[in-house]
Amino acid sequence: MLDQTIGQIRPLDGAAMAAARDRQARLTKPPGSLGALEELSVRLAGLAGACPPPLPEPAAVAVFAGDHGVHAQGVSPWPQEVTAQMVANFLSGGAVVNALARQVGATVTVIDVGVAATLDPNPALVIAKVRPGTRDLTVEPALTRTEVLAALDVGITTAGRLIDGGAGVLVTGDMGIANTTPAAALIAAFTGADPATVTGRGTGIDDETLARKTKLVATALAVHRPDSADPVGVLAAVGGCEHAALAGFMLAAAARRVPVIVDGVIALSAALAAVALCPDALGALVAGHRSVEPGASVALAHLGLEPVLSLGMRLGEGTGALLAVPVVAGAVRVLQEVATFDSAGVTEK
Ligand SMILES: Cc1cc2ncn([C@H]3O[C@H](COP(=O)(O)O)[C@@H](O)[C@H]3O)c2cc1C
Ligand SMILES: O=C(O)c1cccnc1
Repeated sequence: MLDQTIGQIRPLDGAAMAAARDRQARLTKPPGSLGALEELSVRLAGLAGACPPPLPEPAAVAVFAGDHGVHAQGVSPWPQEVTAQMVANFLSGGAVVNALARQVGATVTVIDVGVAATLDPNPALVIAKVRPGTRDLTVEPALTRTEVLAALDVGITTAGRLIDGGAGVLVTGDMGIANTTPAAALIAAFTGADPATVTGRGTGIDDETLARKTKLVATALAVHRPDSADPVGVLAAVGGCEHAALAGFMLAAAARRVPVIVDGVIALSAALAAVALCPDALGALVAGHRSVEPGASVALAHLGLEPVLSLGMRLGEGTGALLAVPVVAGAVRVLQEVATFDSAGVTEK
C-alpha cells in the first residue's frame, strides 16, 4: 500500500495557489492583514487544486496507540499500563482529546496499532496491532521492516476510511507511554540534530532522568546509525508502531489531497518520516501547534512549517492540532465568503 499511496501524491497546484493569492489581494481588507491565514488559504487551495478550496470539515482525529520496549529503561515516570488505561478513557469519552474534539465537532477514532496489553473488545476500538509493544531501541531495532510496513498500512487504511466516511480534514493523535523517546531519536535521525537538542521532558521528568534519556537517544543512534535516506529503516531502528502509522496516515491524506493537521512531537517525528518517504507529502501538512517539547521545534524548522498555535501545550493525543481546526477552517471560509473591493463597491487605497 505504501508504494501505491506515494505514487498518487502530487505537488501543490500552482494555478490554484496563484488564484488564491490574487483573490486574497482583492478581498475587502488591507492586503496581508490576515497574516498567516492568507498563506494557509493559498496552500489549501493548492492542495485542493481549486480556488476557493472546500471547507476543511468535518474533522476526524485518529489516535494511534502503542507501547515501547525502551520504557524498561525508565524514560517515563508513568507505568506502561497507562497506555491501555487511556485507550479505555478515549473510548468512554473522558480524555482531553474527547473534550476538544467535541469542542470543534471532530470524531475520535482510536486504533490499537501496538499496545502491549490485550485490550477489551469494544466496537469503537480499531484493533490493528502490529505487535504488542516495540523492542527496546537502545539494544536492538524497535521493529522489523515488515512491521514498519504493516504499521504504515494501518495509518493509510485509517485515513482512507475516514476520508471515505466524509472527513474534510484529518487530525493526528497519539497515545503511548515513553513515545517521546523514539520521537526524539527519529527527529535526530532525520534532521541530524544533536540528541541533547531534541530530547525533552515528555510527561515531566526530572533533570537526572532527562540526562539519562538524552544518553539513551544517543546510544540508540550510535547502535543503529540510521540512514535518513532509508526512512523505513529509520522507523524500524528507532521508531514505534504509532509513529509509523502516523506517517502512513499523513501520506494517505496527501494522496487524497485532504489536509492533515499535525499535533506535537510524536506526530512531527512521523511527519519527518512521511516527507522523507515522499517530499511532496509536505503540501498536505498543517502544523497545528508548537509543543514545548524541544524536538518539536527542531522538526518544524526542518519541515519549514510555522505552527498555527503556540499555547505551551505538551500533551499529545491530537489535542493541540484539534484546537487549530477552526483556524484552518476560518482561512478557507474567508476565501469563500468575503466580498471583493469590486463586488462590495469599496474604494481601494
Ligand atoms: C495520563 C496521560 C495521558 C496522556 N495523553 C497523552 N500523553 C502523552 O504522554 C506520553 C509520552 O510521554 P513520555 O514519553 O514522557 O511517556 C504519550 O502517551 C503521549 O501521548 C499522556 C500521558 C499520560 C501520563
Ligand atoms: O508534543 C507532544 O505532543 C507531547 C509532549 C509530551 C508528551 N506527550 C506528547
